[in-house]
Amino acid sequence: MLDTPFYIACLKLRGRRSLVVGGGDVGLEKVEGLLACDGDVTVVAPDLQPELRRLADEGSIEWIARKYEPSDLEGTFMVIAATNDSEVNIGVYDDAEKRAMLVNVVDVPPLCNFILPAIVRTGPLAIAISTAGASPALAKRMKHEISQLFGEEYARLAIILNDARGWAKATLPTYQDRKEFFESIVNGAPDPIELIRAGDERAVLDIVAAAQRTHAPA
Ligand SMILES: C[C@@]1(CC(=O)O)C2=NC(=C\c3[nH]c(c(CCC(=O)O)c3CC(=O)O)Cc3[nH]c(c(CC(=O)O)c3CCC(=O)O)/C=C3\N/C(=C\2)[C@@H](CCC(=O)O)[C@]3(C)CC(=O)O)/[C@H]1CCC(=O)O
Ligand SMILES: NC(=O)c1ccc[n+]([C@@H]2O[C@H](COP(=O)([O-])OP(=O)(O)OC[C@H]3O[C@@H](n4cnc5c(N)ncnc54)[C@H](O)[C@@H]3O)[C@@H](O)[C@H]2O)c1
Repeated sequence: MLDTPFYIACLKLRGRRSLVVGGGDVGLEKVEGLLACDGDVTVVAPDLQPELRRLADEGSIEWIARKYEPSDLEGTFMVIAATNDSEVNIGVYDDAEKRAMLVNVVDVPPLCNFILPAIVRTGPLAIAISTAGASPALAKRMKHEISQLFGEEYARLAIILNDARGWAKATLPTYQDRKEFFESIVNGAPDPIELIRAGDERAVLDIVAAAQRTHAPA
């Protein structure tokens, strides 16, 4: 797969149906990842492991209690296959490809039109690490190292800057003006990340207010 240049995107799952085929531990792991992004999750499997059964009982997921059928893909945005039956996994991949749908068969790269990266998530920040399948173990190690580098302070700064986006769009007339405004804060001195790390978020808000005064049209 090293010759495959993957296009990295951030998918919006809320309000969209995602299907997981297979109700074992691997299915659970995939369901948890989809629920964390507010997906509408359906699992099709004759049986569910206990935690999946609990999620179905409490209504967090829909359970179709039988073997997979191609019609399960109707109205579905994405399918992840996690069964212990290769024939079934191949069938899911073929059916999904016919529909030009997103499909991932767990740990079977030739049966994926998207693969899952390791993710460092803090508030609105998500850093994805992919090795194009070369080494998931290495992606996992990098995830731990990157999480040490980019912690809570970056998430806080992202939220503070997001709060200023409405003002910038309403007040600063051009893309260039808005770019200069945001970059003056992000890359300015004093360093807003250092200030948040030192517990002085107030100073960052002051920097934003000062930049608003400097950049606003006369
Ligand atoms: C990142 C992560 C995300 C996730 O799964 O959500 C993920 N695998 C994770 C863990 C992991 N997977 C494996 C190990 C054992 C050590 C090792 O093999 O390195 C570990 C480590 C562990 O379990 O601790 C085995 C494995 N995985 C694949 C194969 C097939 C092959 O090599 O042919 C085999 C061999 C199976 C065998 O030997 O039988 C294939 C894929 N696994 C991918 C993703 C995609 C490529 C990601 C990339 O671009 O690097 C891809 C291509 C398709 C896909 O599944 O999407 C998640 C990290 C969780 C975290 O974040 O902590
Ligand atoms: N458990 C792990 O840590 C692990 C790690 C890497 C790879 N795998 C592989 O991933 C696969 C899934 O692992 P698991 O531990 O979740 O397996 P599992 O055996 O616990 O679960 C498999 C699930 O697939 C369902 N299934 C079988 N045929 C089906 C069909 N026709 N339609 C719908 N559902 C069907 C079963 O009912 C069951 O719920 C296995 O092939 C396993 O070898 C597992």
